[in-house]
Amino acid sequence: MTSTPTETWPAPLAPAPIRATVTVPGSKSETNRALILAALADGPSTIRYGLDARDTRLMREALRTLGVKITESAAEHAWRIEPPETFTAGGTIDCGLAGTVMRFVPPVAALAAGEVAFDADEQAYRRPMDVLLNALRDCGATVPDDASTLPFRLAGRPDLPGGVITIDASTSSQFVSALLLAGARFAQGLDLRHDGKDVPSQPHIDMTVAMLRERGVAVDDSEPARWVVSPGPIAAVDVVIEPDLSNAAPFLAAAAITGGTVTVPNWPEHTHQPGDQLREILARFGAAVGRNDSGLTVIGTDQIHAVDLDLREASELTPVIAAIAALADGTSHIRNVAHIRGHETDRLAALEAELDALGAHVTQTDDGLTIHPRLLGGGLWHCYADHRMAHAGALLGLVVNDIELDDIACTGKTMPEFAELWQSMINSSVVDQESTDA
Ligand SMILES: O=C(O)C1=C[C@@H](OP(=O)(O)O)[C@@H](O)[C@H](O)C1
Ligand SMILES: C=C(OP(=O)(O)O)C(=O)O
Repeated sequence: MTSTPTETWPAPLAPAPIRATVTVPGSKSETNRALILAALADGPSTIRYGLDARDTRLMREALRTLGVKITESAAEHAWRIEPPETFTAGGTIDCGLAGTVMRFVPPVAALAAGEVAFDADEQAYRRPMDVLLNALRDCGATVPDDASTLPFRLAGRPDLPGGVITIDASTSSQFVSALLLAGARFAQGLDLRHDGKDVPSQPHIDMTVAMLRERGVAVDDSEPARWVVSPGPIAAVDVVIEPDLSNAAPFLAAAAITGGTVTVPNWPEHTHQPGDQLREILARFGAAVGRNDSGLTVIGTDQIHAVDLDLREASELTPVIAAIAALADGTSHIRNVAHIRGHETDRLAALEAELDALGAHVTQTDDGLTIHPRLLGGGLWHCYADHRMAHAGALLGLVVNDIELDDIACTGKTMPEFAELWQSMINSSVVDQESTDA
């Protein structure tokens, strides 16, 4: 179940400051939550402009394996989701490398009358799962004693008790989201407590709570590190998915590092996506950032400033942020992201290795990176099957000669059209430059 890297991809240089408008596809996090909630809902739901990428395809396949009917209309950009009476046991779910599939689907499978198997890309076998599997045992599912990572099997029951559960979610907020998403369907609901170091990615938990409330579920999150979900129905809804703001990062950063201008249309005024923090982060690097009815626009300046950033809430931005920092006017620090050692790859190790190989001097700290910029040169940029490592390599390739990526296809995890969008962004900058010169 592991994808094979394709031939290397020469990252295109920016022939001029990047000037483009780039429409990014739907949010992975919102799409996969909407799919899970539709599968658990009290009737048929519609999801519009959902992300069509590997992670969300795996989610749709997983739900189909559990008996959910999903009808896709590409022309209308709409998926209709019809939940089954009872979830189907007996199947095998492929999680790929998708955190949202490996964490959000098991609590749904725990409501099936029988056993469900979970497998994944081999690279996913090292992603943390133990916290969730223990929690599901505590909720009343049968999970073999030796199961602590992928692959595993669990046996559920439609009347899964749920109740008071304590977890340590410091290695991933997805454990909290996973349990909350299904909690209303547990017989006793869910009283989830976190006991441990801080939970990362709070905006993703806020997104989960907001999406539950939009569907009529009562969630009390008034106490720190505790979430109480009342048992009851999850209303079927018709929703439109926001653009993926984290996937906008490399495009907006392209403006910041080339002194250009990039606009991403449909940037929501209010959102729970952590990618919204790009507004503040890119401003800290020295870019001018503004949102209006046309979208979010970033205008680069002549100099990238060094930064000292706590990325705990938006840790999925780390690879692109680290790449920008490697071009800054001094030493930068990225803090509070120790848990990204358990993301698609060990992102701290990967960033240290790849940025060092281009000539930067990067050191890992306990919880982040220290990045000393140096004159960068070309070379082979390893992506480690990680879409965001690929975004970081492509970004540096705009301003550093001869960078090649070993696996551009891994961007298909959340944005199959990445290479095409990247090239059109560059092409539109050339056209713009020619019309300015004429
Ligand atoms: O719930 C979600 O949709 C996500 C939560 C975060 O996970 P972690 O808390 O493990 O960082 C984030 O990094 C991931 O890309 C998506
Ligand atoms: C951590 C990420 O993904 P996943 O949903 O697989 O955890 C990510 O997209 O940066």
